[in-house]
Amino acid sequence: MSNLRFTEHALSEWMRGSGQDSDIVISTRVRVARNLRQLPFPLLATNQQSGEVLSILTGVIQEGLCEEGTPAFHIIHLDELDDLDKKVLVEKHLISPNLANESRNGAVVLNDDESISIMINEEDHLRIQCLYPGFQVMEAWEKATELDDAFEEKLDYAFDDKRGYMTSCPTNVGTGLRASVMMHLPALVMTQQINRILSAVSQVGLTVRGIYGEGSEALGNLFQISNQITLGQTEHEIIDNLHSVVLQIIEHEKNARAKLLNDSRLRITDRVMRSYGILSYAAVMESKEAAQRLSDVRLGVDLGLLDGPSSSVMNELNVMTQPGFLQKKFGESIHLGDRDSCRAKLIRQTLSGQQQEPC
Ligand SMILES: Nc1ncnc2c1ncn2[C@@H]1O[C@H](COP(=O)(O)OP(=O)(O)OP(=O)(O)O)[C@@H](O)[C@H]1O
Repeated sequence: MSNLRFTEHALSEWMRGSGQDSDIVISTRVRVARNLRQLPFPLLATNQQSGEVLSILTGVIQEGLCEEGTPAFHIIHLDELDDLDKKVLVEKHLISPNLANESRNGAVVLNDDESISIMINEEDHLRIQCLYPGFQVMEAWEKATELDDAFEEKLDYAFDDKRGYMTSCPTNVGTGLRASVMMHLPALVMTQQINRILSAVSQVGLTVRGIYGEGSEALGNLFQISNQITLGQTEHEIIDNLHSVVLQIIEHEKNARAKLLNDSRLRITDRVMRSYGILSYAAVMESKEAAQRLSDVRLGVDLGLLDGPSSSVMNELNVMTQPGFLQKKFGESIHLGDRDSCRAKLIRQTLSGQQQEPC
């Protein structure tokens, strides 16, 4: 087992549960996709070419991106990591499964607090991601733009006057920008309004994904909402559109929470308390059940029905209860049957503030 510091703890700074509307918007992410003009996209590049991309981009980072205010970056080469560390980085949302499993000469560059994650040789040569707690689309976008500008000063990006930034997948051509929020929407799910809201969202150029991005499930009432379109709109328009739609969804969720409290206070309190009790005492816990019960408890705390764990602890538990992190914590050899009991134990210990012991 390696001792990569970024995989030793489950909680990144940006998961601390602060920031605007952090009871509903867990986190915000902005990423830009860029490519170097003179080299083929990663999928078409030879080993030598993707090696060249890696050395150009890490060279720029090592020289210092800009004179002042450059955060200290840690360059991590994917081929130096074991599979478990890669899995944990995916579970912490710091790299994509694609970079973990399929990249050649792939690397990830992280700053100390893990709010900046730059992927090299993923689907594109360069993917700059900024992750912030709560609802901070503007702030995350400004940071991503600052880094993008600093790279662009030193690199010749593949850019077409008519189409904008050229990317490996046509869905990213243009701005190469994806801005997203991870939203906790339990009241819209319980009041059965979620499908109507999500289908309205998809009609205004946004897309809804699960907790681990494209192709993943929306576990624990967590929905990732991001812009679908990158071409034909300016960055400002994309950010403004996401911002205003998310404000409306926040309002709908708040109204649904107020309605639940008003119409079914006892039922909802019972549900929250039961979930808290089960999480506190269960001996076996599957990941789906953990996600759902953690969602109930998070809602209970937000509604003032329970004086329970902080959202920072809830966010930590969301990562801690993933398979990779469990293996990291309790040893790679724990097999499937033991995993559910280790998960239950880890939740029990965390909720009661006990020291975490071996499984
Ligand atoms: N707001 C967010 N908060 C935390 N993590 C996020 C957020 N948005 C996306 N992620 C994480 O980023 C990773 C990539 O997500 P996704 O596949 O949607 O991104 P993408 O960069 O648009 O990829 P692609 O261009 O390949 O579709 C996933 O692990 C996802 O959970």
